[in-house]
Amino acid sequence: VFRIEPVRPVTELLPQALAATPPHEAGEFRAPDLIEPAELDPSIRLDIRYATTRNFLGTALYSQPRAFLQRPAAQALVRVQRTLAADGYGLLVHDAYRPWYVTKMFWDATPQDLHRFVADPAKGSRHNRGCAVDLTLYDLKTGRAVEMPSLYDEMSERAYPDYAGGDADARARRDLLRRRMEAEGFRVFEFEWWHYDYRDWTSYAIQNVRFEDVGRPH
Ligand SMILES: C[C@@H](N)C(=O)N[C@H](C)C(=O)O
Ligand SMILES: [Zn+2]
Repeated sequence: VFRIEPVRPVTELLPQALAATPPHEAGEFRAPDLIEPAELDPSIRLDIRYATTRNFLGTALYSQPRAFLQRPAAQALVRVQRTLAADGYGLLVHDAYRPWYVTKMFWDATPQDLHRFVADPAKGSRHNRGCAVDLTLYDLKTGRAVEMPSLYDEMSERAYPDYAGGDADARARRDLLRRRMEAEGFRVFEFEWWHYDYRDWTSYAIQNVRFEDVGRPH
């Protein structure tokens, strides 16, 4: 697990992030329709790191290990899962919809020279819109997560999707994941091989609801 030393303690940052307000966005947005891709296809597996201490801040931030995406993105992910089965792999999801206050916490906790690995809360993350997913592959035969060129959330050049060093097999798996995701309308983030944005992300507004309140009127 990759860890950073938070700039300020998470216990200090969390109440501030919860009290803060997401940026105002003008314009028309589609109504949110967050659903769980793993409910559509239970062979999509979850390892929701931010619901555990096995993440870059070493603190659990979600109360539930769940992954939500806007419906068209969730349906596209199911199509990726079906294609990957022929390659001998399945999808292992680390994160999807993320409430805005968590993005603010990530930004405030991360040193400035590593800010390219976390979204600026002033703009919001595509995770906040329910249109980004962090994921890797698992081997269908062993059920185990595969080796990739870097750890999840590793803040180093090994995380870049075009990183040319390290093990050739790991790079081949990273590139296979990218081809299969791109074929269904996802685009990889320039600094993180595991982060994909769905093409419709501009149609959805930033959300700040916690997992337990997803789908409830607010
Ligand atoms: C924090 C990391 N998993 C991530 O998702 N980074 C991107 C840039 C984001 O915060 O949207
Ligand atoms: Zn991400």
